[in-house]
Amino acid sequence: MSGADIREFSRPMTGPALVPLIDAIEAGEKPVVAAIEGMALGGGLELALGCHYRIAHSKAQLGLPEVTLGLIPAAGGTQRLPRLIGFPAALDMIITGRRVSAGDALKLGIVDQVTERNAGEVAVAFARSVVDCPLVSRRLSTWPPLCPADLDNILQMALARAWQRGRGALAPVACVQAVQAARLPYSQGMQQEQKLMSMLFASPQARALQYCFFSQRAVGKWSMPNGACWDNSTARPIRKAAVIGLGTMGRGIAVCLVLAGIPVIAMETDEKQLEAARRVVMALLEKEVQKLAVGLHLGLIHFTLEQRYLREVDLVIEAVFEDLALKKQLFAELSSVCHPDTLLCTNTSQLDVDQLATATSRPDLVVGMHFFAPANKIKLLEVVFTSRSSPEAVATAMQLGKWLGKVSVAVANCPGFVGNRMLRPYVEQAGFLLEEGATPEQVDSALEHFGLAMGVFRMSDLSGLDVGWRVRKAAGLTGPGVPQGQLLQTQQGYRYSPLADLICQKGRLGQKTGCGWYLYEGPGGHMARPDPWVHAFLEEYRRVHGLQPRSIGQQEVLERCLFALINEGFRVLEDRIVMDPVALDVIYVLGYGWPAHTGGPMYYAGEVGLPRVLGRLEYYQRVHPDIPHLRPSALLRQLVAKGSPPIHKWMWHIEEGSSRL
Ligand SMILES: CCCCCCCCCCCCC[C@H](O)CC(=O)SCCNC(=O)CCNC(=O)[C@H](O)C(C)(C)COP(=O)(O)OP(=O)(O)OC[C@H]1O[C@@H](n2cnc3c(N)ncnc32)[C@H](O)[C@@H]1OP(=O)(O)O
Repeated sequence: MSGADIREFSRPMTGPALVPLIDAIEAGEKPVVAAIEGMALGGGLELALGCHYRIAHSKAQLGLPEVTLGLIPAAGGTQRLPRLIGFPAALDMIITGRRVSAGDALKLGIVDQVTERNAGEVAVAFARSVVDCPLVSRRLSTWPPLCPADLDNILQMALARAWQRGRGALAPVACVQAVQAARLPYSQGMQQEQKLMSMLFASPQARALQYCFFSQRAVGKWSMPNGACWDNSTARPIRKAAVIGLGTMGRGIAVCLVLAGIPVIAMETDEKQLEAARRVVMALLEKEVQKLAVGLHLGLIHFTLEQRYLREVDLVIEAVFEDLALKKQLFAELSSVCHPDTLLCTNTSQLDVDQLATATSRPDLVVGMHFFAPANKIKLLEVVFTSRSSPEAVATAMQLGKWLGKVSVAVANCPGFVGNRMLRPYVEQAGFLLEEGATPEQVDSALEHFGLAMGVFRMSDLSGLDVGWRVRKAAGLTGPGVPQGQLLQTQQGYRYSPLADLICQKGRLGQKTGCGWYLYEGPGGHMARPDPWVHAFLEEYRRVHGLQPRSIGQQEVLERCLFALINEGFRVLEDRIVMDPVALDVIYVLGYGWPAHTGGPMYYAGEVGLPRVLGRLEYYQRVHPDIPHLRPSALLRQLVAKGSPPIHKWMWHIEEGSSRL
């Protein structure tokens, strides 16, 4: 039971109400034993908590994930669970929405028995054995709350955690408030649970989170402009894979594959690098084995310097240095080394996948598999198809992503694909805001207050400032021989801020060098502190360029950065890089820390109102005519002209033939 039917939340509910049903089961005189196989989630677990006993199959999973939908468990879950397992454990499960295994549920006291056999049969036998036992002590709602002496403190800490984790989300806080009410007699606690649920149920945040739930499933139903889609394309089995290049990304990808039970050839060209990678990968895997308490076959991974092992793999993921010539050479070599049917995938984050495909003997079997760092943690995978990728290759990469526990989004090849393409105007605006008078911490604080996991400058410091520097050099925007502009810098006819290049030239590459836009404890440090050097540097820069600093409010930071990103999202749609705006929202929520309770950038634009987004972009474009990314996209204009239709109708308004594919 995966709980209430989420689709029913946006239409009139039918059938018996769950709360009286569960109360009636619990109050009954006949013992009721819940047999749990597969999932008992949300209302499913709440129903089980209303039963007198619970037997779970060893592979079952239990949880109250309502918080991820912007809700609280509202069929007694917030009242029965703390009575059963105590406040701290119940708070943890309800605020995080995490699932627990049957084994952990037994340890926590949620279930009475775990079985390897058919849970239904075991439950029937169990019911027979308890048929004469009194039920009075089995009704959780009648149990007095297990209030430890330091309960106030526990609740306060949970509230603080809910605020911090939620980044503006209401549901985690409401979860704590509902659990807090379990101190009261059951009927009063239930009143509080219902009150909080009613408040959340109709909230925009719950709607946005439920949109995210369905979007993350909808992107699995991918399609390509040539008509190939999830429904008519068959994925190949991947019996063995190879990862080439064991830097940070390659190591993370290798860990993902092993955790999914896929044998891996992990290849490097340098002995020292290979040994360093072996140490890190094995340590990561051993940590996972301990955490998951599962038997993982660590022999699934074979580290090597020799290409001959690549003959036996079904798929290669290349994760070498971001250099087009190097990657092309590698792809040409792979064509002759690997079996002719082997899929060749690249983890490039911005190089042209079509160009890589032409370097091989099998362009139809080349796709991008763009993982996000840390690859073993971030749930997003961009699967990049070229004009020549076969449906089978796309289906295989999409299926592999799912097998690795990722949400895979199929996107067409274009510079930066989707995520990094939309990021560029966002980062660019942040740089202009510094020129105009803001500090990195002012910009970041506005963005983090909005709910982003990390502001733009903290994020850049984490990724390494040299990454973007290399891209800008390759694009001819900076570097030796590129003419420097005057006053405000201009490159290729448009406004260009060289601030990030200047910072890099000083050797400030972010966390890894101990300083970037912020100052850290030392190289590799994580604690960002505002840096007086950066402030002085910005002041001097403005002075030299004759820029009068002005005070920049939170609203301007958000509108300039977020609306520029959204505007590029509309251009991505116009170019039909993806089939649907939900793909952009999934990419941003899962890959870039965009707050899920706003639905994602495109959904958020709809909530703010497309006329407002358009109006503000027009305003900023008038003020900054030299910034093309502030020029509203044709699609945005068209949608507003058509009366701002809902997001699922946006694609209807794209003119045929606008695709660049
Ligand atoms: C103003 C008036 C106020 C009135 C107040 C109203 C009070 C109402 C009282 C209600 C009582 C509350 C009851 C309870 O507390 C609330 C809930 O239970 S909320 C639901 C909680 N459950 C979940 O969040 C589970 C969600 N599902 C999952 O996590 C996963 O789907 C899964 C179950 C782990 C399975 O995962 P997979 O095997 O990977 O499969 P998919 O995820 O791809 O799913 C397959 C398919 O099923 C659809 N689906 C799954 N769960 C639900 C669901 N709960 N409701 C609807 N649909 C569901 C999913 O979308 C997929 O569909 P497809 O994409 O294939 O069409």
